[in-house]
Amino acid sequence: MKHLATLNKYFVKYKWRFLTGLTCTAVSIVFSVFQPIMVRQIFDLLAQNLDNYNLLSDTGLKAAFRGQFTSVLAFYGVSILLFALLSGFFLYLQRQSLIVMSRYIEYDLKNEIYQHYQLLDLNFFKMHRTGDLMSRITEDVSRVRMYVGPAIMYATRTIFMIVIVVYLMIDVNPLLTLYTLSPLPVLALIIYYVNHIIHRKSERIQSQLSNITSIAQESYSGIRVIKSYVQEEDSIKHFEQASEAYKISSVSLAKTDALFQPSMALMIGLSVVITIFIGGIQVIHGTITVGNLAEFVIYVNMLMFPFFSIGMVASMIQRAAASQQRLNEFLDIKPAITDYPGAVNMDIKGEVVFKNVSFTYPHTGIQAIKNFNLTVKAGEKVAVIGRTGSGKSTLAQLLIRMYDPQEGEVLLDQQNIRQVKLESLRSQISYVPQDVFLFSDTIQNNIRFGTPEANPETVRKAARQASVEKDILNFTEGFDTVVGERGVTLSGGQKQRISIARGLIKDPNLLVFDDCLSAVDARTEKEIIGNLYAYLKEKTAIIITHRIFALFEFDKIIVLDEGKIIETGTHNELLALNGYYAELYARQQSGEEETVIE
Ligand SMILES: Nc1ncnc2c1ncn2[C@@H]1O[C@H](COP(=O)(O)OP(=O)(O)OP(=O)(O)O)[C@@H](O)[C@H]1O
Repeated sequence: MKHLATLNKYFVKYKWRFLTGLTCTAVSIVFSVFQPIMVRQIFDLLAQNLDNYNLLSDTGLKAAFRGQFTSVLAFYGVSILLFALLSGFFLYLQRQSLIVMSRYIEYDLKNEIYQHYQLLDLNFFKMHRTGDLMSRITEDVSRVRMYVGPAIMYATRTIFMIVIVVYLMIDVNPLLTLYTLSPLPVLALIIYYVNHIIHRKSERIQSQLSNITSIAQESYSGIRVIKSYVQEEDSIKHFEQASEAYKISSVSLAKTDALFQPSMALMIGLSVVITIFIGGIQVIHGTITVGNLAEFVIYVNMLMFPFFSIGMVASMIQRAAASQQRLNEFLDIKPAITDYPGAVNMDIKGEVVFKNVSFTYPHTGIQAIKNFNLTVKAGEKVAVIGRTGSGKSTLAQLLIRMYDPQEGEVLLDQQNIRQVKLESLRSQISYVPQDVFLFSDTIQNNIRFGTPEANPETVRKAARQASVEKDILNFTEGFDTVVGERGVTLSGGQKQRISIARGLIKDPNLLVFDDCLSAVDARTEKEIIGNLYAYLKEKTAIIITHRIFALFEFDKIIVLDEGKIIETGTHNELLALNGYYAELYARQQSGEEETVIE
C-alpha cells in the first residue's frame, strides 16, 4: 500500500474533481436511502389502515378511502422515482468526476514515466528489456488507473453506504442490525484471504506478461535472422512456452476470482435469511413493524454491492500496489548522467582532450578504456583505428557523456565536460553512430531530426554532402518518402548516409563519425570523403573507422588496442613504423584492388 502513496500528489492536483466526486457520492447515497424509508412508511400505512378499511361496509366510504389511499400510494411512487432519479443523477456526476480524474492521472503518469525514461542514461536501457519498459508504461499504468478511478469510487461509495445504512438500521433496531450484519466478520476474513492469493498471483502474471511482450518484441525486430536461420518453429515454441505459463497463471487467477463473488453472494443471502427470520419474530413480538422488516430487506440488498465491492476494491488496490511498486522501481532510479551543479552553457570551438581516462562499463565490468590520453586541437581531423572491441566507440560515448569515466577527465576547449550542460554539449557535437537508427517518418524529418527548423533546401544540401541525394530523388516521393516499419526499406548504405546527413545538417564545430561508412561501397565512400573534406575544413572531426581512408589527410591517426593507444602519427609516419597500421594498410590495398571499380 505504501507504494501507492506516490500517487497522492495527483489527488492534490485534481483535488476539486476529487472532492466533487466524494460529495456527489454522499449526496447520491442520501437520496438512495429515501427509498427504503418510504417503503417502510407505505407498509406501515397499509398495515395500520387495512383492518379499518376491511371493517367499512359502506361502499361509498370504501371507494373514497380507496381513492385517497391510491393518491397516497401514487405520491409515494412518484417520490421514490424522483429520489431514484436524483440519486442516479449524482451517481452520474460522481462517475464524471472520479473516472475522468483517473483518466487525467493515467495521462499524467504515462507522461511522467516517459519523461523519466528519456532522462535515464544508456546503462539503464542496457539493463532492462524493451518489453519490460513497455509493459510498465501500458499494463502497469492501466492497473494503477483502476486504483485512482474505479477503486476509489467504489471504496468511497461503500464507506458512505455502510455508514449511512448501518446508522439507519441501528436506529430501527440495534439487535436486528447485529444479527443481519453477523456474517460480516466471515466475509472480511474471506476477502482478506482471497485477496492475499490474488495479489501473489497477479504479481506473477504481471512479470510473465512482461516476458511475453519482450519475446514478441525481440522476435519482431529479429524476424530476418529468425527466418534466414529457419528458426520460426523454435521462435513459436519459445513464445508458446511463455504464453502457456501466462495462461496457467491467468486461469488460476480467474478461478480464485470466480470463487470470490459467489462466496460473498452466499454471505449476503445469509444476511437476508437472518433478517427475515429474526425480523419476522420481532414483528410477531411487536418490537418492530412490518414496514421495518421490508425496510431492512432493502437495506441488506443495498449493502450487497458495497460488500461485493469490498473484495473488488481490495483486489484492485492489491494489483495497483504491485504495479505501482514496479513503476516506482523505475521512477526512483536517478539518472547517472545529469547536469552537475554549476554546469554552464558553452560555445564549443572544437579542442578535445582525454586526460588519463579509464572507463569500465558498469553492468559488465569490462574495462574498455585504460589510462587514455589524447589531444585533438580545434580544426584537426583525427582518425581512430583499431580492432573490433578495442574501445573506439567507447571514446565517442565518453565524449558526448553517454557515460562518465571512472578516472581521468574529458576536456572540451579546456573545460571539463562534466561542467558543461548536457544540452549544450550534445547539441554542439554531431555524433553519427555506428548503429543507424531511422524513425518511422519521412526521410526529410529523419535528416532534420536534431534541427527541426531546417528548411527543405538545407536538408537537400546535407543529403548531397552525404552522397544520398540521388538515391532519395529516385524514390517516387523523394524526401517525403516514409521509412521504417511501414515505409520503404532502405539499403544499409542508404541508411548510413541518411544518418550522416542528419549529423552534417547540425553544422557544429565538432563531429564524431563512428564507423559510419562500413556499409557503403568504395566509390561512394570516396565521394563522401571528398565532400567531407570540404565540409570539415574548419571543423574538428574524429573519425572512427575499421578501414584506412588514405585519401583523407588526417592530422593524426591513432591506433587503439585494448583501450590503449599502440601507435600514433600521420599516415606516412605510421607506415614507416611498420606496425599494425602498416599491416592493415597493406592488407586493405590488396583487398581494395579487387573491389574498387574505377
Ligand atoms: N554498452 C556496453 N556495455 C558493456 N560493455 C560494452 C558496451 N559497449 C562496448 N562494450 C565492451 O567494451 C569494449 C570496447 O567496445 P567498443 O564498442 O568501444 O569497441 P570498438 O572498438 O568500437 O569495436 P567495434 O569496432 O567492433 O565497434 C568491448 O569489449 C565491448 O564488449
